[in-house]
Amino acid sequence: MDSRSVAHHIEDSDHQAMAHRLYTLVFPLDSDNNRVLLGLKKRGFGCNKFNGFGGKVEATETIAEGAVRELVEESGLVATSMQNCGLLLFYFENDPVAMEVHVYLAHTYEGTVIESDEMRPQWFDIHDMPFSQMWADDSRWWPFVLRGEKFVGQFWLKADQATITREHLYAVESLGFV
Ligand SMILES: Nc1[nH]c(=O)nc2c1ncn2[C@H]1C[C@H](O)[C@@H](COP(=O)(O)OP(=O)(O)OP(=O)(O)O)O1
Repeated sequence: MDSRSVAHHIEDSDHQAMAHRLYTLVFPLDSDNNRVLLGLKKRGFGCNKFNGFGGKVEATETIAEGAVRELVEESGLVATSMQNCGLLLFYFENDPVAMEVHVYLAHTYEGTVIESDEMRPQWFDIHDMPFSQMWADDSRWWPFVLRGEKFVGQFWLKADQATITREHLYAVESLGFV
């Protein structure tokens, strides 16, 4: 078990017994203009979907460090303040490894937005998200972001990566789990 995982604080024993792979997902916000930066994924997992910026957390870094690293690699932006706003757990049919995704909002950042090999960045109105081109769960939990609520979501997905068969989504006071 990865000692950085926090999933055991919310999972039942069956799900705790699964291996968990840690990921980050960062959404840079432009609050003055009610915009969020998304990227169109150009390759690999989630190809052709818009999403925030993120990826696997490496063994040598903290989750927050991984979030900053993936953001700069994929968008060119260096986050100068980030807030952990959500925890997402994905259980795919026929996959013994759970995805544990730590979601962050980047309120301030430096640098210039650039297209990377992996992502084509584009700004969107926070109230007009391209949900039809995003992961199916995003439209469920994005309203928590708009309300300024921290959230925990567990989603069970079919192998088609599109069909949600079960979900458990709720607001939490803190993601500290101490
Ligand atoms: N159902 C889902 N809803 C969502 O909003 N984001 C999801 C999601 N499932 C996965 N993600 C995010 C988490 C993470 O930011 C990204 C997947 O990470 P990647 O596979 O791109 O990782 P890496 O960039 O480390 O991969 P490689 O560069 O191929 O090693 O997709």
